[in-house]
Amino acid sequence: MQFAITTAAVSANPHLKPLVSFPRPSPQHRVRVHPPRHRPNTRASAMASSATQELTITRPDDWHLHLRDGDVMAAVLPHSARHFQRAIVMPNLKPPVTTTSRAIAYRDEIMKALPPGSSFVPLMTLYLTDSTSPEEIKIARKSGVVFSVKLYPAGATTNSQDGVTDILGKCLPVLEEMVKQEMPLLVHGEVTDPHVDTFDREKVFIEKILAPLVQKLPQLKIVMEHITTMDAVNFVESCKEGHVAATVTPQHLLLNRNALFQGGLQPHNYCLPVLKRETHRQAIVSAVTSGSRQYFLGTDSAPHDKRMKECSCGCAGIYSAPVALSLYAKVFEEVGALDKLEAFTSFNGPDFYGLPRNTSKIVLRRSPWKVPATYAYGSGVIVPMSTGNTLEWLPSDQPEE
Ligand SMILES: NC(=O)N[C@@H](CC(=O)O)C(=O)O
Ligand SMILES: [Zn+2]
Ligand SMILES: [Zn+2]
Repeated sequence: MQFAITTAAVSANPHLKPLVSFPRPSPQHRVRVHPPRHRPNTRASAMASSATQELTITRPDDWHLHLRDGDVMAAVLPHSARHFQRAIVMPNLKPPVTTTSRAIAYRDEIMKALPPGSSFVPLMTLYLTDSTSPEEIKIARKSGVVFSVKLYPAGATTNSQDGVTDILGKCLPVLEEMVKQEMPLLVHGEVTDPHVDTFDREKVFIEKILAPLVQKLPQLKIVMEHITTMDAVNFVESCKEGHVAATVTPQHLLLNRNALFQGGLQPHNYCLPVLKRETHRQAIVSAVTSGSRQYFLGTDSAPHDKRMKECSCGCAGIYSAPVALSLYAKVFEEVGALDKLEAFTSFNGPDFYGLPRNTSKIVLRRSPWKVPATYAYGSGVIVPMSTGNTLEWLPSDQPEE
């Protein structure tokens, strides 16, 4: 990763259409680009934020993405394809992507919806059910387009009603085949027992399901998706690197559960697993910015129509694709760990999946931009994370070799 203080004009990203323009800071400032960790308000970092800077990193991948289908996909796909080279595409469509042939058909739809010239590669995922067969795992591996299998405990989250009711009781033969095929299991790690407090569901899942699963099949590669607790951090770190890893979303790094209730109910901060208390957020930030290879970028960007978020029984999911890279950079900068950003965004994921790292680069410029209030699609609009806020880091939309 390289940092450069540039005197070049900062170009606005035409696709993001910032609504306001900002004065360009003087290039004369010599700044420290690595402020000391955990001291974000030092004079050095204050100076750093007043100077134009560029951050060049290997092009990132998104290891947890919801693209949906139809009109929504057409609208959101360009936002991911602009910044990310590859993405693990989640299979919780209606109906879910339970077979390789459905995954291939869905992949074809995605490829058709890509902007001309885009080199974005969707990595497909199978939706695990109680009746998925080991044979299906062999077919998936042979296809060359399926890279993982997703465990949704039935009823845990959006479109999970066809998910698994008893992973250890019903899916062992499939999981054993996944070990043979080196196919990772991606986990929405929450129990669904209505008697378990919503805020404890990840912790209880780890104790009741994940720990026994790892003990039973230590060779199975597992990604705990969108971790939200210090319990998950402790669990991941108690497991072997290369066998158990976790994705982390921008919202779980930046927000605690107060954000759900600030000044009134905030449906656009509602996702699953639900935001947790501040101590958990801090544990996740420390883990991710420590340089550990067990964590990588997974936005869990999950678009829902504004009307489905702002209603009496709102959907879970935060749409972060257009803002995610700016937000991750903000988190790493705030703890003085920008030098660890690239491994999180671009190395740890492909290394875990056994895929090559990307070779092209992306540039993040310190160039404040205003997040649009909404993004339009076919018949409605989607409200993005950080709607209307000004973000500091602007990613370039073209790969640079
Ligand atoms: N994270 C969410 O709150 N929602 C996701 C599903 C998921 O990833 O659990 C969605 O598909 O909307
Ligand atoms: Zn989930
Ligand atoms: Zn998700």
